[in-house]
Parts: sequence; C-alpha cells; structure tokens
Amino acid sequence: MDDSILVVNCGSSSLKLALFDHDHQKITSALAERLNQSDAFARINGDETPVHLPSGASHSQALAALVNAFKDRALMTGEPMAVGHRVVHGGETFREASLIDDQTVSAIEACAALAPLHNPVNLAGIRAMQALFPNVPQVAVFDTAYHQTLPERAYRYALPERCYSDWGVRRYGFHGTSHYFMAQQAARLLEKTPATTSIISAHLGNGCSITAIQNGLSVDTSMGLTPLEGLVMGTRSGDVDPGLFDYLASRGMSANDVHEMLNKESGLQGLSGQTNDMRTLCELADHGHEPSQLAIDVFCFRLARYIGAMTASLTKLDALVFTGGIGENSARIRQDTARHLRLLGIELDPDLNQHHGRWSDGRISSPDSCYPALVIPTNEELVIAREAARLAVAGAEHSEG
Ligand SMILES: Nc1ncnc2c1ncn2[C@@H]1O[C@H](COP(=O)(O)OP(=O)(O)O)[C@@H](O)[C@H]1O
Ligand SMILES: CC(=O)OP(=O)(O)O
Ligand SMILES: [Mg+2]
Repeated sequence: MDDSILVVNCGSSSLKLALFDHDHQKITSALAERLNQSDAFARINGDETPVHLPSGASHSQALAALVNAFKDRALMTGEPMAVGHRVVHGGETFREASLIDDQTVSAIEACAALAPLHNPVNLAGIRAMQALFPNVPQVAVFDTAYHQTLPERAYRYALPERCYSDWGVRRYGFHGTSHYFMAQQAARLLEKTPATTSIISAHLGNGCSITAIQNGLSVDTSMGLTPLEGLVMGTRSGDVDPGLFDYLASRGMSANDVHEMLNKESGLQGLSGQTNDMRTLCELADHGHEPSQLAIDVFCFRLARYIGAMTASLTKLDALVFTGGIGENSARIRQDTARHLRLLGIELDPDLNQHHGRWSDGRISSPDSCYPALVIPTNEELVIAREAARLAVAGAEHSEG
C-alpha cells in the first residue's frame, strides 16, 4: 500500500479519475468518455497517448485500464490508502460521507430510482474498485449531503403530505460538494470564517445548480427531488410547467419519452438544436446563429431569476460566486447574467470579469457593486479525497481500538 488516494467520479457515459498524494496534492487525473459505445476513449490528462480501451468498454473496464495505466507510467506505486467515490443521491440517509460496506451499498441502491442517470453508474464504479482493491477502504461522498441543512419550507413541495412521508418526495439538492467548497473558499478570500459567511453559489457545468448558503450552511438550492429541476443545463431542461407532462401524454409521448427528452435533448442542446457545449454556442452566436443566442439568453435569464430568488433565503449576502466550467471560464455568461441584476445592485467590472485570473482574489465586481461577485475554481475531487482519507484513517483507528 502507498499513501495515495484515488477519487472516482462516474457519470452516465464518462468517468473521471484523480490520484492525490498524502498531502492532498493532485498527482494526476484521467478521463474516459463515450463508455458503452463503440468509440469508447480514455486518456491520462496531459498525456498525448490514449489509454487503450476495448470497443464498447464499460465503466469497470475503463477503471481497470486507467488504474493499470497509472501503474505502468509509475504514477502509482502500490495500492492507495483509500478510494473516494462521488455518489450523486444519498436521499435522507446520508448527512455526510460514509465508509462503504454492504449497508451503504444497499442504501445507495435504494436511492437509485431518484437518480437513474447517476446512482447506478456510481455503484458500478464502487463495485469495480472493490474488485480491484478488495482490502482498501472505499468512501462514498454524496452530492446531497451538504443540503441536509435545508429548512423544511425550502425542501417541501406543495404536494399532499403522503408524497413526502410515503415516497420521500422532497427537494434534496445536488452538487453539494462543490457548493460546500465554495463556502470554504469564499470565506478564505473574504478573510472571514465559513460560519460567518453567506453566499449565493452558482455551479455552472454540464449540470447547473445554485445554492443559498447562510453562515456556511445550505439553506436553499435549485435542484430538487432529482438533478433535473432549476437552471437551464447542457441537455437538461431545468424548470418546466408540471402541466407539460399531461399535455405531452395527450400528444402520444410516454413517461419514458418525456424523461429522455427533458434529461437528454433539452437545455442548451434543445434550444440551440446544435450543441450542449457553451463554448461552441458562444462561437455560433458570434457568427449570427440565432437559436444559439437564444439558448444563451434563456440560460442567463433563468440564472439571474434564480439569483434574485435565492436572496429570499438569506439575511445577508457576502458574495455572489461563479464556478464550474461555464462559471469559471465564460466572462460573457457572467456579464449577460449580471445585466439582469441591476436592481439588486450587482455590477461587474468589465476588465476584472475578463481577466480575473490575473488577480488572485477572484473578484470581478466593480467597487460600486452593492455585493461582491467572485469567480472561484471548484475542486470536488479534492473535497472527496480529503473525506476519503479522513474516514479511512478514522476507520483504521476504530478497528485498532
Ligand atoms: N471558455 C469557456 N467559455 C464558455 N464555456 C466554457 C468555457 N470553458 C468551458 N466551458 C463550458 O463548461 C461546460 C462544462 O463544464 P464542466 O464543469 O467542465 O462540466 P462537468 O459538469 O462535466 O464537470 C461546457 O458547457 C463547456 O463548454
Ligand atoms: C448532479 C449533477 O447534475 O451532476 P453533473 O453536473 O455531474 O451531471
Ligand atoms: Mg460537474
């Protein structure tokens, strides 16, 4: 055994693997895409030569190939001290990360109906790593855990009580690891403690969600029972009128058709008819492609509406924070969103917004802005690595004691 920590993030058709040393510094990372398809592909980041995968490779085949590649390229010398897994849905069972045993696996299975795109592949990753490293502690870190502090008025839907008590229908919230990290990092940048820092955190990646954080705790969030609610996303619709389901059924669509459409054919992809990739959309819009511009407009307007809505959950606001691939990299999306927020007094400095990387504190708001706006790179893998190491050490001490 060496003292490295492996972090596994299995998505529906991709997986990300990261390797950290005992000081929680990233040693290397890798990505596999188009899994279960004939052109499955894997590479170690920064390395030109792809890692060979069989055609149609599954998550477990890709994990085995990448772990072998880490070993072959001497990036990993022995077994890791812990493996941390991102698990998207932990229901009400998990308020924090958990060492994985049979009970944990059953509880994750029980939540799979609520996150059909995510939990089954998360479990596939867990099983694959258990097979590769049967003696290494495995830890599940849940997207939902950080949101377990939501007050009831924020997590209950206005539905008959039995929906909640019999079937667990409530807002759970996701991307909790990233929003938690934003709360920690924003406090550091603002020279405060997390327990006294209140922010609105906008995580804008392929999946997008926004969270109100009051004194370090999640008090409201845009994703709900599943990761479909809320903001416009790459291929997910976010909020729609619940009356839509009935209407589409009357047009001949089955529940499964509607599920597929809302999750995989909507959002930026659906509006633009071209792509779910924001960078490409911005280029298309620059070349006069109107549906791409519309997709950007709907994305930014929905986001601004949610920023306004989140202020109802806070008694103070120390900063508006942008993160995720879009939030960190797109000055245009941040600017277009801020344009809708003049009434709130949020104003970006065009130069800082364009070049925030040059200033270490991530601030992009103008000095006159009523509230600071920050760009903070997320690092879900680091949080998962820390949690995995902490629980592995605690577990070892427990069994020794
Ligand atoms: N410079 C950029 N401008 C606009 N969008 C960008 C830029 N860089 C990355 N993105 C977008 O970020 C999104 C991916 O976000 P990311 O957080 O990496 O995804 P994931 O949720 O899969 O981790 C894509 O839509 C991509 O186009
Ligand atoms: C929960 C969720 O939406 O995750 P991702 O952004 O990885 O799809
Ligand atoms: Mg993501």
